[in-house]
Amino acid sequence: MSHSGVMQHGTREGTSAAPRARPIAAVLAVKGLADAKTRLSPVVPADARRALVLAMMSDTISAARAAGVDDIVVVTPDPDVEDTARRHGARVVADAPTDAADPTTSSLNRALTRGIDAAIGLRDARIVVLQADLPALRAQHLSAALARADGHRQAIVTDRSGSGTAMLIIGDTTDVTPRFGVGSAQAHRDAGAVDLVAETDDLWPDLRTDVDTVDDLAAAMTLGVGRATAQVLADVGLGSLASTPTPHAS
Ligand SMILES: Nc1nc2c(ncn2[C@@H]2O[C@H](COP(=O)(O)OP(=O)(O)OP(=O)(O)O)[C@@H](O)[C@H]2O)c(=O)[nH]1
Ligand SMILES: C=C(OP(=O)(O)O)C(=O)O
Repeated sequence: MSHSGVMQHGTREGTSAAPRARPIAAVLAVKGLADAKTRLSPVVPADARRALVLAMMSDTISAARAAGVDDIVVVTPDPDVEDTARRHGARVVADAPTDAADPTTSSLNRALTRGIDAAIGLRDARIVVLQADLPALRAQHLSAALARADGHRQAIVTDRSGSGTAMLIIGDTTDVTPRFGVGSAQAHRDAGAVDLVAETDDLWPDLRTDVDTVDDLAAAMTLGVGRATAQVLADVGLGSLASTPTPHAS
């Protein structure tokens, strides 16, 4: 981490791409920017929220790349998200048309299912469904989580509240159903996913800090966010949301 608290993904933090037996594909979903991150509206104005969503996705993708993820699929209905994702070398899949909607499945899970279907095209890949708003994600921690999930049919990393899911790692692609939404950690455990946080009490806070609320944003800034996110926050004068960033041990 630099003295400014901005992480140098894949540089000083190192690229942690250990050789793996199976390729890994990451799937991220980002909804239309006009409706994004409304819970941040008390501190981030609308235009900056759009830029922040793009920046957090960029930092998440950069960390995933530096962790050695082989293929990245972004599912979105939004042309600006699509442009940014493509610039980062991701493949882009459109959300399901609304007239094809299955009313029993949320639009997020429908979008993720389309991304997972696209990712399965990579031969024998494991799949990690990543929240797209993990701006403090560190490559070596993601790599370690993927290694720890190896051999499990499904595994999850819960979010910092413990009730949501920051990432779902699918090892056995005969069951690829995503169960994101309120209470998703329990839904994933009920479906047989191993909870990696429950197995390890010191599990990597950056993996768990998806940013939905102002509190989450402050927590991510304290951990140290990636370059793109730091730039947007600096542009809107939000550096003071967090206390002095504290580098944590790798
Ligand atoms: N592609 C796609 N992504 C979605 C959809 N719904 C939610 N997401 C993404 O899933 C994540 C969680 O979504 P939400 O909590 O509903 O929305 P948010 O933008 O994070 O925040 P709020 O507006 O504050 O609720 C975000 O990364 C969203 O962009 C969807 O229908 N399609
Ligand atoms: C969708 C989820 O999270 P959030 O809406 O909080 O981003 C989840 O944790 O399953």
